[in-house]
Amino acid sequence: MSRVHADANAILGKSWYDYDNFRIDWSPPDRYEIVRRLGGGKYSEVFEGVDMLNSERCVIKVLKPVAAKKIKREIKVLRNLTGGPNVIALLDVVRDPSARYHSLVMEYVEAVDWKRLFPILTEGDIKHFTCQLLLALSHVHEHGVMHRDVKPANVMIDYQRRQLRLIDWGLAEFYHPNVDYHIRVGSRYYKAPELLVNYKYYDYSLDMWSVGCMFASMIFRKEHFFRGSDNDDQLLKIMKALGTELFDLYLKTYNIHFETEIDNLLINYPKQPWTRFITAENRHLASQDALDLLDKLLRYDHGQRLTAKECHGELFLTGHFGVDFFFSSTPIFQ
Ligand SMILES: Brc1nc2nc[nH]c2c(Br)c1Br
Repeated sequence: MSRVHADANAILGKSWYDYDNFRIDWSPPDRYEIVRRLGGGKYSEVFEGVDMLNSERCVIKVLKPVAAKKIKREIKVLRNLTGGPNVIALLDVVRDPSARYHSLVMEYVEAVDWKRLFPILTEGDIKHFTCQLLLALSHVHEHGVMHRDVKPANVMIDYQRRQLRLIDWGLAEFYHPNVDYHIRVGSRYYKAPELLVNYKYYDYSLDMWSVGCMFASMIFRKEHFFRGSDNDDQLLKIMKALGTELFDLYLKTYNIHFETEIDNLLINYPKQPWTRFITAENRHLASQDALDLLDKLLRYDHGQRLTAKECHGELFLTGHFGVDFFFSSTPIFQ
């Protein structure tokens, strides 16, 4: 059971988390015009659009029929969380007359591609944007929702405006104690150990592993910190860093039966000190404070990982902040 917010949905009530029984008032699509394609995935195509009523830019996420059964969940989560800090705002839900296509209209973000962003981030940037991501996740977790797909592609960063938005709530789910959840969620490089050993009773801390992977990527200047070629190799990459001893302890703590034919997963690996990943290129970013914080996120045992709130508190209060500390939207200065 989650160490925090285990009863969030019980307190917020059925009208908050019951996404099956709620009616959606679809708007007609005429108000919006598609400008260009931004991207796409298994479940949707994403476009930049314009709202012709106010000439504002927007993003139109057209859901593919295969995603039909989960539309209600994504809309319910977005409706509940819109307005939360650094959560992408849902502006409208539209359906064409034939009711063949359902689309979500969201606020537009002038996002910079992660591939170009992670090599230029300064220490101040890393603190600022990680704080913004943690503000989003502490709000979301407090309100009973796990994102379940935190990764750079779902964190829109407008570097000029120093704004961050957490997007793509298509895999998000409401957390209830002692419920077993699907383990085929998330994106490989950011999958937490509990998903890789088929432990289904996970919670909000799933997202905190992914935050750890992103934080490691930023401070060590490595696009994806654990880069496995498949789910088994993903676990192997993690074991080569965190060691086998703590992995075995993790399995025992939660009575997880993990069988594998992969010989490499049966070898004993020592835990590597985080200083092992420091290079001449990232030395100026991988401070001892940063390594200490990383060590509290990348834990096999999800119950031991910092919560978003705890992590934000530590990051906000550690050491000096870059110049932007005094001008950013940090709470004290809001
Ligand atoms: Br939502 C959303 N999804 C996107 N996919 C690619 N770029 C995107 C932006 Br910008 C937003 Br906002």
